[in-house]
Amino acid sequence: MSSFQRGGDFSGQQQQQVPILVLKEGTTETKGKQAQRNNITAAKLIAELVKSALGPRGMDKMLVSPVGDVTITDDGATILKEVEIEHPAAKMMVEVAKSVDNEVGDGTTSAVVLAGALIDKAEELISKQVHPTVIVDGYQSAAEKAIEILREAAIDTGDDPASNKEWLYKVARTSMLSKLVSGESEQMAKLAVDAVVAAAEKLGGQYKLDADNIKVEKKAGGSLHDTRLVKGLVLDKEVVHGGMPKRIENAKIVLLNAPLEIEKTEMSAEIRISDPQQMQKFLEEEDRMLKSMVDKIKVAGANVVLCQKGIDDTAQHYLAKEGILAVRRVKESDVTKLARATGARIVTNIEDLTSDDLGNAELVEERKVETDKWVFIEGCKNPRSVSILVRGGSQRVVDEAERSVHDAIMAVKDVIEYPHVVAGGGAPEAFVSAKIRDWANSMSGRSQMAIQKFADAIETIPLVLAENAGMNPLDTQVELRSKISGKEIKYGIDVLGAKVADISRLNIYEPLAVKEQVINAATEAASMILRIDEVIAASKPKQSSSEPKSPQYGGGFDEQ
Ligand SMILES: Nc1ncnc2c1ncn2[C@@H]1O[C@H](COP(=O)(O)OP(=O)(O)O)[C@@H](O)[C@H]1O
Ligand SMILES: [Mg+2]
Repeated sequence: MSSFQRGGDFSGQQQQQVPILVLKEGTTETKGKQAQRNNITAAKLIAELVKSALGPRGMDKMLVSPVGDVTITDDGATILKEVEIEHPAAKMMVEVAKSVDNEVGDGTTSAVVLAGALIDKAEELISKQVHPTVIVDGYQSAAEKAIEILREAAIDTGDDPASNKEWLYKVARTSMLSKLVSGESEQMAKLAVDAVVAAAEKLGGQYKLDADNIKVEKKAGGSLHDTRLVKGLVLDKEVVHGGMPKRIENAKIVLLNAPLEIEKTEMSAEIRISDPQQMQKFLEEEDRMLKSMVDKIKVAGANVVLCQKGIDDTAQHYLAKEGILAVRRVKESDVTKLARATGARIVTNIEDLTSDDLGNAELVEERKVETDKWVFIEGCKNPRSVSILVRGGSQRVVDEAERSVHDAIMAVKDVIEYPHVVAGGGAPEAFVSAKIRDWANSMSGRSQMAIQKFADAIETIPLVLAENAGMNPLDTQVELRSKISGKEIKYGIDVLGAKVADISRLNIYEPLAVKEQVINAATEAASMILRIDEVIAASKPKQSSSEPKSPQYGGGFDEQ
């Protein structure tokens, strides 16, 4: 590393040897081979970190946050989200996981492992003096070819996968098999499919799922078997007043984004009351105002109030007297979902409330969930709003179950939106690897070398799956290569049986969308990292005791 100071030799105006300071003092730069080596090492380390978590026999990681919270997971995105990463190239690997997670929701570990393998293979070429640009070009065209090969070999699940849930179910189950909840994967997969089919919308012959239509709530206690699909929404809040009804059929719902309270003035005002009558009057006035608010609600014809803000005790009393069920401090995100689900308009000024603003649901009911009481809103006007209430023995189990439900929902969404699937277990990667190797043989020159390396890199996926299943990677590679032929994706790793097998017979299927995204994201990240030949790092701001540490040096994901 050297300080970025250069002599003024590029301009005639600089006659003396006065050094020009281009970058701020303290800036460091790393160039050429050194920069490349650092980046490659960092990226490979990240891939190494998540590698052992790939597949149903992947090991879990126990992550401990600075305040001592423990997360146990084998989800690549979650692992990378929890660990703090400093190195810029390593952060780019984290970005891969993030982008795959956002786009298709599954395949995050695979993407990081593939990116790491691509970089690892590129290193071999770089040491043979192949220029990174040549490698990047080779990788890019190999990735395109890989996707073409996959599209040709993928299974078309038909235009209306929702009417034949079999494929969706297989895909959901596969995505869950690799998580803690694998024992309950049958039941959980069915739930995920039912949720997506209920929530998806068919627009112009094309299914679309707005994932916001599915709310996943979790509560520790009971067992995973108690996990339920609710056709509606669940609020983890109780009915605000003991005297209110706990069950309302044919609900007319007000969604209120204003307090049912007398608002305190901004300035501190003082009222001097000299005689008790005045005091009485003052209280009566407050009472009258609250009553008129409740009257407004009554007149509009509502029997349920879901309020984002607080509800004053007196208002609660009047609401109870009118037989209205009310919940206070409902989360903003829930209010938005409720508006969509029930068709209610969010009211910000109670004076404006009319019957047109009300939403509808067949049933609003408070139910006991373990020691809590939650409010269920079912049979909503918009039947596409559904919730999955995840239960499980402990907080850690429900946390991991929630993540796998999320993955399964996303996998099913991928298939209904892009109705193609491929067998799993590394079979598609092994197939692509073989086909690309053949294709490379028809070429010449240096790009051929890069394309061959791509074929080697993508073969890492089945080999890592095999390794995690306790199989010998070398023997597996030989056996796998000998079995691949024909036009169909078949042979891969039967991870649970720890052998090479025809995966299509095991009903392990994955969305083609995930495989495409994994290849694209990994190739992109590897290319980006390989193209870098200079790292210029600004000096970190000096830390004085009054200045908090800049958050940009923390982990890669959005901090929550
Ligand atoms: N029962 C199984 N047998 C073989 N491979 C499986 C099985 N279940 C999942 N897989 C494979 O495991 C890989 C996904 O592992 P996973 O840990 O979920 O990582 P990712 O984050 O990439 O989705 C895929 O290649 C998938 O085909
Ligand atoms: Mg997965």
